[in-house]
Amino acid sequence: MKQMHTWIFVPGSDPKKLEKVEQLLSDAVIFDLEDAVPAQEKALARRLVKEELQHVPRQGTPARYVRVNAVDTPFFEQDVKGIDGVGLRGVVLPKAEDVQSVARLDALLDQLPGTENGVDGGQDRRVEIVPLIESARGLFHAYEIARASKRIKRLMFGSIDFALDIQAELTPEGQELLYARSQLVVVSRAAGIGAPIDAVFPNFRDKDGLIRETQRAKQLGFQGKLLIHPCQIGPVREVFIPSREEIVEAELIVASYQEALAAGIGSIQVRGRMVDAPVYERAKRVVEEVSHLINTKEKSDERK
Ligand SMILES: CC(C)(COP(=O)(O)OP(=O)(O)OC[C@H]1O[C@@H](n2cnc3c(N)ncnc32)[C@H](O)[C@@H]1OP(=O)(O)O)[C@@H](O)C(=O)NCCC(=O)NCCSC(=O)C[C@@](O)(CC(=O)O)C(=O)O
Ligand SMILES: [Mg+2]
Repeated sequence: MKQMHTWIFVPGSDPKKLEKVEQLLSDAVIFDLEDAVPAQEKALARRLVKEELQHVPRQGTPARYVRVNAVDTPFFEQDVKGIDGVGLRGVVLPKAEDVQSVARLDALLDQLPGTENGVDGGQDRRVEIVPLIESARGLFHAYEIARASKRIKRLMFGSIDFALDIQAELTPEGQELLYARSQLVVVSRAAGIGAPIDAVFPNFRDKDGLIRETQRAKQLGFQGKLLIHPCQIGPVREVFIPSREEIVEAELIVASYQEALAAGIGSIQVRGRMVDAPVYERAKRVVEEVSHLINTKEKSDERK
């Protein structure tokens, strides 16, 4: 499955920000109908977002997701019914706390006429559900949630609501969130879905802080990060894509280990470090990700 590193929220009621979506260099945009939109603007946001979803996005532009309001709000059902469109890749489900809320969304998506086989050319052409885990109850049920629908390919973490719910104090080091973050990574792997997407970093002018938090998320096993401002896309992408040194090292490990395997040897050393099956697997993933990035870039260049 393609790794998606950068996911930027765009408030659904803000035409000026919506206009910029085509130019954003993120892997995904999330049109927000939830917390970035006040109650009196919900209907406007629904209409503007629906317009955005009427066309399949051009190759090389971000995949389109919509964050609807939570299942227990008066907006939920109308939000979901209002977002049919061939440009829709997936729906972010906020305050996901149990299997039933996923089932309700799943059932509504089954009935959406415009999305039954549209879905912007993604590999699995079903509209994806991305549960946003942002409460103690959500974290407690995260494994069942992750397995609640075939539409689920990854989870997301909402740290601000989560901290509010567990009454934690958010700090730059983030130790108060370490358990939740690690739990989401483990649960995702146990459920057989992709790695999760880490929470937003609200202080968008603090580039160094963003990079530090992104590095920690990557080290824990996250595949990407939620963003709120375009200036966060570049630094987060840089952290997640393999560096030149990592690529060179990975290619060397893959080549050396394949040679060793052909000679019937299962454990070797490369530049003084042991390389065995899991080390080889990890290096292979780096090489695969790089070749995927090159292919995607070539395809999008061909279309220009
Ligand atoms: C913070 C600010 C108002 C600043 O805007 P400002 O316009 O003042 O900033 P400027 O620096 O002047 O922008 C320079 C130029 O970029 C344009 N521009 C800026 N942002 C853009 C953007 N996002 N998309 C496209 N374009 C953009 C702008 O239009 C301008 O264009 P131009 O004038 O032409 O130069 C803005 O970024 C913003 O609204 N962000 C998204 C907020 C949002 O969605 N929150 C909800 C998701 S979090 C949450 O819910 C918590 C959570 O739930 C999380 C979880 O769920 O995990 C939890 O619990 O933790
Ligand atoms: Mg939230």
